[in-house]
Amino acid sequence: MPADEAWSANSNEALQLSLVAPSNDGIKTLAKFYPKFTYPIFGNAEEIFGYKNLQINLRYNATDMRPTLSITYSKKFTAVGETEATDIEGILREYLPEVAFQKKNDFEAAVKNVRDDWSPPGELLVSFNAHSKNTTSTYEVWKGNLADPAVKQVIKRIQILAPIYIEGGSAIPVDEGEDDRWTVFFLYQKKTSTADPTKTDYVFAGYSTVYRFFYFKAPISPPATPSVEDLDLENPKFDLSELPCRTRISQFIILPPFQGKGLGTKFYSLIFEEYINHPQTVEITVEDPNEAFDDMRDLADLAYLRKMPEFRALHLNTSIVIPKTGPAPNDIIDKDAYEACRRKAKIAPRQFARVLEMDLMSRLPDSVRPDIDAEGEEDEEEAEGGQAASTSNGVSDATKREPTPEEAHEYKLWKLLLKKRLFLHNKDALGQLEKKERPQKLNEAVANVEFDYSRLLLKLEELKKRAEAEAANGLSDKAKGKRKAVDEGDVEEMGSATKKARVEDAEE
Ligand SMILES: CC(=O)SCCNC(=O)CCNC(=O)[C@H](O)C(C)(C)COP(=O)(O)OP(=O)(O)OC[C@H]1O[C@@H](n2cnc3c(N)ncnc32)[C@H](O)[C@@H]1OP(=O)(O)O
Repeated sequence: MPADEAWSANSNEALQLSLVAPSNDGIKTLAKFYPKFTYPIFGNAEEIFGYKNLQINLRYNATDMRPTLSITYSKKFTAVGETEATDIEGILREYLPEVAFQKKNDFEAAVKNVRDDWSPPGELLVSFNAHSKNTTSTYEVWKGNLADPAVKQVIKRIQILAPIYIEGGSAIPVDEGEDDRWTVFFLYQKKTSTADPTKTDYVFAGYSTVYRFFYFKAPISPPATPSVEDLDLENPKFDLSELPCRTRISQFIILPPFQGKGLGTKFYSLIFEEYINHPQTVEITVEDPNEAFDDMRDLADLAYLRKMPEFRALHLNTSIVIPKTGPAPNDIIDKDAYEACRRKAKIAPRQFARVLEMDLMSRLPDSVRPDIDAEGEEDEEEAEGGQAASTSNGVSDATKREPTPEEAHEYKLWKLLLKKRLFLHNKDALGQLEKKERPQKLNEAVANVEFDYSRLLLKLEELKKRAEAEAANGLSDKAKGKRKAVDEGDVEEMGSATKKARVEDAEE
């Protein structure tokens, strides 16, 4: 082993996070977990030099997320010239608040002394039950504003979670004059205290930050020279938060011990619902969603939209004759009905188009509908160059019956709708290709999207079945009355998967 390797530790393994709570005999650990990546903190190699048996423990009080840092090792490298051990504490000071560096005893005293009536910051938005592995747990979503000192304190304590769990994630700006434009949602598990069964314990499970942009709509014909009155607010005490806005989900994290239980989906749906009911919000968008988030959101949005009669009424206009040459028709879907539904759903244009395409694809006749089997495998014969029915998309079943001309026409229309959007979305990239290469690239993109939609629709079916099985086992959600989508959504709420084919760039 090279000498410097013996002194190097993998920072993803050396840094351990945990949630702790008071117990009858001191402090107990509720859960331990590791970062997804640490390169934003310790550098691209994700290595820490200069220690043997290094352990960096970042313990959080599970209620108020007060952190404490402890760094232990059996040996530290003695500096030789400019080569010295990494200054771990110095590096982490950039990401953690001062309180994390206080003495262990102070932390433990603080954990034990949290008020009996402590509750998460902000106001309670909703409480719901979630089922996993035959157990039912209660969760609460709390909503607050970053300008509230209690909300701000928790945010400052957990800012390190963004760079270690979100690719390219960073802390949100705090105390920079914009605090009131940030809304924070906290997800907490609520359970009976083991130390004292008459009390309730809260355990932090995740959070999301949401930013409010002013929604600027250029006037149709602005005055050539604005008068002074045009520039003055009529009422200087006018509340800016009353202006129309675009609401953007910025950070969204479910802590690892709580992942894969459907909580992300539920939390997202609750936040979404909150802004559907927020009159000032014109559109709900997401900042740089990753693939896992995209999947979760696609399926949650689809479940939500399928409950809207206006969405269900949107359909392919099969009476259209597809021209042999020239641009694709503009009215494959009724444009006015489409836009009215999109605006009502407050979903950004590209996301709405994708979810609608997915739904329309699920409505195609069996003979032409692209699909994959439960293992996500494309048909073998097809993969080897065989032709299945008339779909030729790489995901269809070779055993499908021959489509009727009407069915083939419907599928062609659906593909045209998709192609048109992909063409506009990828116009610049396509423009850089030779003209003759463009149709092939576009067809490849269509096949990839078909595969992706098939995968998501299959996942939706699996989640429905799982929820139905749970309901049949008598574990259906009992948290009635708070929010319809949560109660009904158990059947339709769903989760994420690793994307196999993402052909389009993120737009938001
Ligand atoms: C805007 C942004 O911040 S983008 C960045 C998003 N955040 C991150 O990537 C941070 C790290 N990751 C996370 O925080 C989480 O993993 C998230 C937010 C991506 C997803 O949250 P989760 O709570 O794990 O989502 P959820 O449980 O709803 O779905 C995940 C999986 O659980 C499965 N699942 C869904 N419901 C249930 C259920 N009731 N029981 C068991 N499993 C379920 C889903 O099928 C999915 O499985 P898959 O991975 O095989 O597709």
